[in-house]
Amino acid sequence: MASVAALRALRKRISPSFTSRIIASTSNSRSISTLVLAEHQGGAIKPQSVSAVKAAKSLSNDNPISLLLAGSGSALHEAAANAASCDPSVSEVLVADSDEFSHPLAEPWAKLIHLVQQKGGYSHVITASGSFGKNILPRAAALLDVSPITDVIEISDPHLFVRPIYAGNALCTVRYTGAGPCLLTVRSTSFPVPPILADSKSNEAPITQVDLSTFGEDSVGKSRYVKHTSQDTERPDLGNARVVVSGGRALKSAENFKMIEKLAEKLGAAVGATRAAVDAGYVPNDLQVGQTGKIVAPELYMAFGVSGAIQHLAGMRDSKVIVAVNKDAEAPIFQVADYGLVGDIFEVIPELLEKLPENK
Ligand SMILES: Cc1cc2nc3c(=O)[nH]c(=O)nc-3n(C[C@H](O)[C@H](O)[C@H](O)COP(=O)(O)OP(=O)(O)OC[C@H]3O[C@@H](n4cnc5c(N)ncnc54)[C@H](O)[C@@H]3O)c2cc1C
Repeated sequence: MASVAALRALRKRISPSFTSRIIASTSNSRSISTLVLAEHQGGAIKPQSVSAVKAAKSLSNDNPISLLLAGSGSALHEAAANAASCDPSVSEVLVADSDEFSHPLAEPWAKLIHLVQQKGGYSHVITASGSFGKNILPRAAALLDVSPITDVIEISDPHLFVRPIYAGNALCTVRYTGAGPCLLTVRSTSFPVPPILADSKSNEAPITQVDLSTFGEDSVGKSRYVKHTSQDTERPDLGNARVVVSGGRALKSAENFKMIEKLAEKLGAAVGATRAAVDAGYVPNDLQVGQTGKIVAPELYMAFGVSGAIQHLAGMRDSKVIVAVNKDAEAPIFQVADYGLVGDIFEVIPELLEKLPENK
């Protein structure tokens, strides 16, 4: 069984020959200033937005970073206070308080980025590469008439970025040659940050209200907020969990998938799934890991009855330790697994549930 280290070494060997370079004569001497579009929930900035700040820091040593938060009500202002001390390199927090931003509809948010970028003249606009950022940033890029660069995993210089292509099998180095601001979505797994300490009060950045007097009322466009449904769960967020327990088609039913959920509960882990499991209706699609799902890189990724299709690996191959259980010794998941067990999940999972202590 190939170890994950061997696979990563292989990827490193393969990547340079696949690396495509789009080079043009652009000077890097333009002054750098960055606007980070932040997500917030429950009065706090989300960890993936702190990762976006970390990415912004790697653009240049001399880079004023403005964090933009939008929403309405007291939770927004709590989040702004939290954001002001999330990282000493944040120089200001901009707050856009309006009912227009009560829900993450892409049109008004894209328009907000356009407005704030035009006022502040930022050279870069960064947000985390999740469904929120990927929905909004390309529209903001269209309004600004620039081309966004998505899924950045490495920043070599202010205009040179690395991003995965072909489901993570090759890395593409992109030089940004546009005249306007450079808009990036960054993978938070590539810019990890320690958890924010609740009492961290060091270096509080000033908080400024965004002037929305010129914002207009026609910003909602063609989409309309209908409702928000989410799993009512105490489990950690899949994108940021330390441990992820994933199940595949082999679980056979939503009822059986509860074994995965029980195991996750015992381990204090998030639940993940393959697209096959999602398509079969065992779990909702926000649990899908992979190329068209979430990208995760936890300390421990446990895959039960997952074949290891390339599109699934694209979402979890950077996990620190990968454990796989599959009854087929030839399953591709074993090529990336650090620990593999050839066995039947309907025997292995109940045994694990029995032997693991509660609430580990
Ligand atoms: C454009 C595109 C995007 C895609 N994006 C994603 C994505 O984001 N995420 C994703 O996951 N997939 C994605 N897919 C689908 C992907 O190609 C695979 O079809 C999918 O990952 C397979 O899921 P699976 O491993 O659960 O199922 P299968 O491939 O059917 O594998 C099931 C595995 O379970 C094992 N097994 C069966 N019974 C048992 C048992 N009792 N005990 C132990 N092992 C058992 C089998 O040996 C097998 O290896 C995408 C495909 C396309 C074309």
